[in-house]
Amino acid sequence: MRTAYCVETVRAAERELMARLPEGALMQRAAAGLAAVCADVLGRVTGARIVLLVGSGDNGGDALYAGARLARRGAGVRAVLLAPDRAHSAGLAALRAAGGRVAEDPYGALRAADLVLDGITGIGGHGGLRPDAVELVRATLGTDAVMVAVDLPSGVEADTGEVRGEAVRADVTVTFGTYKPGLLIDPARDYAGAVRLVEIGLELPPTADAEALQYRDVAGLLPVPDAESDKYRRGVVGVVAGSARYPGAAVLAVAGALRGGAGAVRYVGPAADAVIARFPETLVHQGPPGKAGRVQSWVVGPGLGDSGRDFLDEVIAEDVPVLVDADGLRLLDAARVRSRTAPTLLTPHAGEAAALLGVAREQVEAARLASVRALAEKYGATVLLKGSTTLVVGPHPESPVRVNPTGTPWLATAGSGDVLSGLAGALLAAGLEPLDAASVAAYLHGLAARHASRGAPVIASEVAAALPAAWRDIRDVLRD
Ligand SMILES: NC(=O)C1=CN([C@@H]2O[C@H](COP(=O)(O)OP(=O)(O)OC[C@H]3O[C@@H](n4cnc5c(N)ncnc54)[C@H](O)[C@@H]3O)[C@@H](O)[C@H]2O)[C@@H](O)CC1
Ligand SMILES: [K+]
Repeated sequence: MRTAYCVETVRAAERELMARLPEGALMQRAAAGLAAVCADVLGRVTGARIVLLVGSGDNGGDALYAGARLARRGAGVRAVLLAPDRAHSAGLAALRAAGGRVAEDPYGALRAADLVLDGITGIGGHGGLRPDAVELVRATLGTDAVMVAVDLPSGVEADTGEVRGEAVRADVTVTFGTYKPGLLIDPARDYAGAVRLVEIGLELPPTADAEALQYRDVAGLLPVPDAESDKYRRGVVGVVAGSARYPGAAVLAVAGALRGGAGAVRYVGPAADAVIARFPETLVHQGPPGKAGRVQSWVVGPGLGDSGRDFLDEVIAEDVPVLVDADGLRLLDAARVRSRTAPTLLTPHAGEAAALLGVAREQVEAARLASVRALAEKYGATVLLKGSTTLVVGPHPESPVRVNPTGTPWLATAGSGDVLSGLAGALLAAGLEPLDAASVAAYLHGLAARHASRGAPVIASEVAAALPAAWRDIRDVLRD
């Protein structure tokens, strides 16, 4: 599991560690790791032209000490001090002692730089870059310089991934002690480039603020049948989806559920002919969901249209996990969801989330973490917010946010959400907790899309068809 912690927790762990170490030792660890990554990026340090953008806090201190290390190895290092009277004085002295200098012509130095170290702000920064910093950062655009952010790209919000105003666009971010949520969550994640973690010995609490499943975690969560399994042990999924207008949504949701390892899929709705034609293994039912036979989870909503309200109400009243997507979300009553005893999983994209929260879509996209938490609280449900980084949170305020690392922009295609809902429904039916079912589904879905796409456009039915390949990929790690 890749874990990220909020600033408050990082600061507490730093204080605790600093109390046990000689003064400045922690910053030296950070600077040593930072300098090593810079050397790696540069290939050859001797003769390299390095510019440090130095803010008024310890983030600038890290940059100065790393600059000193690189200067000792033969790099030409120039520091641009954003607030000369408040720059880290010991760091500046170290830089000077190593042969580095304060830049007399900052813009000239930036134009000639091979590498720029962004030490303007780290976890102490708020509210985007200030105008003087914006101007400097802009001067690096259009040059060949590699931008390496210290701890975080300056200007992004560490705890939320929001970007209020301008921020540094880094090629590499060297972060200390732990990832910060903003390095996993868009839009900030997109500013960070490749992230390198430098261990500095922080002791952090067992529960992270944000986490991203890795191959091995997903492998451990995937339900795999054993010799005793029957269809009910594997999980039977009920799918209420599709309409005369959107029969394809039903087909795709069923495809996701079947490829998600369901023991059986029951389909209820007006698109039974289309579903059977594509997947003869589906158990179709004409009547209401309550009469469809035993299921261990329901998926309701994809392509349902407005006429599905009765079916939705019936499903919501069932005492099994229910996933609500697409049209189902529009028809959903928050109080009824809150009163359910079995888990509910909602899977909106940003537009649907915005409608449920009564805000503009842009607001959801700019504040994805706050939005997904607000929805989870409003509905007392687990919520998966689809998008550039898919986020999942449980209904409890202290639930960590799961960030899906496998997404690809090729997934932004009609019907891919229907596949995801069927897939997550199958994992719910197999007995996974909603947070796991949703985050494993997002992981597999992203991986399947990458398999199917390989850099070219992909359609939703191909994503479903590529799920077994993604599944095999993940199970392969258990053989290592
Ligand atoms: N505390 C520690 O033990 C360690 C801290 N480390 C470094 O220290 C950083 C945190 O240092 P600080 O707490 O001093 O905070 P920062 O250096 O991140 O930023 C705080 C300073 O930036 C200014 N500032 C805030 N927002 C700004 C904005 N939008 N534009 C321009 N200036 C702005 C503030 O006035 C303040 O002076 C970490 O990110 C990390 O880089 C590392 O050296 C590891 C050890
Ligand atoms: K920074």
